[in-house]
Amino acid sequence: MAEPSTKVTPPLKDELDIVIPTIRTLDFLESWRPFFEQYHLIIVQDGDPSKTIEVPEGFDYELYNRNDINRILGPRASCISYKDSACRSFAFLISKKKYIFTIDDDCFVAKDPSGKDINALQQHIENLLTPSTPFFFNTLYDPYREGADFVRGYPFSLREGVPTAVSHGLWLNIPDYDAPTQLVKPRERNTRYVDAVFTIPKGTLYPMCGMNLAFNRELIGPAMYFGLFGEGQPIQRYDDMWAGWCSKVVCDHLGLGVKTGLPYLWHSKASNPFSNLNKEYNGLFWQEELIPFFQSVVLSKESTTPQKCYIELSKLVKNKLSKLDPFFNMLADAMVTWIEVWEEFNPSGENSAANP
Ligand SMILES: O=c1ccn([C@@H]2O[C@H](COP(=O)(O)OP(=O)(O)O[C@H]3O[C@@H](CO)[C@H](O)[C@H]3O)[C@@H](O)[C@H]2O)c(=O)[nH]1
Ligand SMILES: [Mn+2]
Repeated sequence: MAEPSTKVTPPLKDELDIVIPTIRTLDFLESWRPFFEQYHLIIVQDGDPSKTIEVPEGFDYELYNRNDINRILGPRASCISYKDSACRSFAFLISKKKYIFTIDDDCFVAKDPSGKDINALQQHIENLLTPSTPFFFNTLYDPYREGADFVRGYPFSLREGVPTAVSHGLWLNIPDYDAPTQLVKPRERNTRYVDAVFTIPKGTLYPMCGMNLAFNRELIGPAMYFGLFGEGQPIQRYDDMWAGWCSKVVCDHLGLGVKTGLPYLWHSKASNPFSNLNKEYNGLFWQEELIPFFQSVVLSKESTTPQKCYIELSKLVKNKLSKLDPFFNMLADAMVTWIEVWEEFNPSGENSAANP
């Protein structure tokens, strides 16, 4: 008789896809094997499609290169970035699962202060399955964690919280700094492990990093488009930032929560600060215009789904940001194309926020 499996079925095993954009190698997966090998991976191979990317044995995966994206999306593949981590949007689009965890290929398992390996995926799942508190700040941080609760003075009418749409994890070792900061502080390493999970308050934007990120596709998937920031664009490496600003405005409008803090992972590779400066250059001063724009956005009450919010947002981008640079005109169009393909691959009749 077969030995009973000693493996414990991880939570959401059949409801979550792990998305990895890569233009390098997938050797990092060995570090995650105990935590990932029971989940389905969607790997988006960026760069030269004729290159063969080796996937370590034992993982259940789909792998798509640029030829696949072009074949599957046809002319609308134009909305998927080339030569930027934003290519991961393709996996968000075609996944059939309720949850996504996306991780970069230079991220490894970190250890907590006790020396124990951190199961980042498990912590993201906990973050997503427990409510958020965007309307009133709890000073003891996440009240739903073991050993914490709402503090005195916290309104009972708000203690039920709201559904969590996004879980934003952090990084030990190489922090996600922009190029100027990387250049000024080339040897700085993040060694500080803060044992906390926060809800980002309603009305507050944040710099979302795509390195260690999870979200509920049904609640916010349509607004998690990483935009068009790859080769040939006047701005790169703002893909995750763009998705973070758009999705936070939509979450605030729909009454959904965004959490940041635990889990940590170990970020090992600092990308080249000089090429990053070149890629980020326009973003460094455009963001001084973009952030006030997103802070001023008020979506209409008719926008009751993330798709409708995103279309309304794309019109505001076209009307208000095109004067900053014609790039935003094209980005607004790409946002519309994204929703078109999203609707095609995720008809609103099934598993969508339109039908919670
Ligand atoms: O053209 C490309 C470049 C990169 N990738 C893959 O994307 C991720 C992140 O790349 P990298 O580790 O080089 O970038 P970082 O500066 O460390 O990461 C921050 O910048 C964001 C990229 O815009 C990233 O999300 C942030 O964490 C890796 O998996 C690369 O293989 C790519 O697919 N195509
Ligand atoms: Mn990296």
